[in-house]
Amino acid sequence: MLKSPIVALDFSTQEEVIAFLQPFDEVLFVKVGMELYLQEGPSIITAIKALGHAVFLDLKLHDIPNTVQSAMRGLAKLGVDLVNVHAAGGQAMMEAAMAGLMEGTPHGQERPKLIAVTQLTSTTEQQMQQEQQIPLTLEASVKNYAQLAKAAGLDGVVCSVYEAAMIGDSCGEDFLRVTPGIRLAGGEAHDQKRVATPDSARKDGSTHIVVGRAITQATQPREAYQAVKNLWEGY
Ligand SMILES: O=C(O)c1cc(=O)[nH]c(=O)n1[C@@H]1O[C@H](COP(=O)(O)O)[C@@H](O)[C@H]1O
Repeated sequence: MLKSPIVALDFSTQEEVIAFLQPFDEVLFVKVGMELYLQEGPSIITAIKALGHAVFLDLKLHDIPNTVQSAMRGLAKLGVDLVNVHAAGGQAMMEAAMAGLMEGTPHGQERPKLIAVTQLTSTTEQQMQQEQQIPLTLEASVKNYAQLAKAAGLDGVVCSVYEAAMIGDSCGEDFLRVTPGIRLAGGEAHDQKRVATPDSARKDGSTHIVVGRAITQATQPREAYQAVKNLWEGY
């Protein structure tokens, strides 16, 4: 899977996406989330793939196993590189998601990688304990979800940079640690709580970073992308 920063295309129309991608002359790894997918539908994936970019379809599925399995069977046909579910759906749901992906992947094509969201990067330990009533440290909760995902046969998890190294130790170095909540030093955190810079992500165990507003809302998005990429790659 491409190692370059995953750019979150949090736009609502295909026109905005095409305008954003237009100045880039390299292959990108982009993320299509619920804002874009729920408004444009599967045709947005076809349009982005036609430009040659790799796609993470981030729909964070979380439902009963049968429903998630059927949904994944359909999504597997889109030819995306990476999809996700919420680990809070449980091990049986994650196993069903993987089964659906295997059933739906067309013969001769590679199965999309499947990862599970642990604790959202917009969540603090205090919120988790008080609102979700989970009587653990945030790190212990993330570790529990990561181990469930591993037991279910998934390829990795979404977590913050702060838990990435611990998950590498506990689930293996080849287990993906995809980390959003990435900001350039001094950048606005917005609604994110567990934020880190691209260079700390590289040093602290992330296998992939997800970057949205620090690039998409920059006055010069292509330059912002290059700055993130250089820090991530250690230049
Ligand atoms: O699954 C995700 O991609 C995700 C999980 C998570 O815990 N936190 C998180 O921010 N994300 C996504 O990553 C992106 C982060 O966007 P920015 O905060 O603008 O960089 C958004 O598209 C979120 O939907």
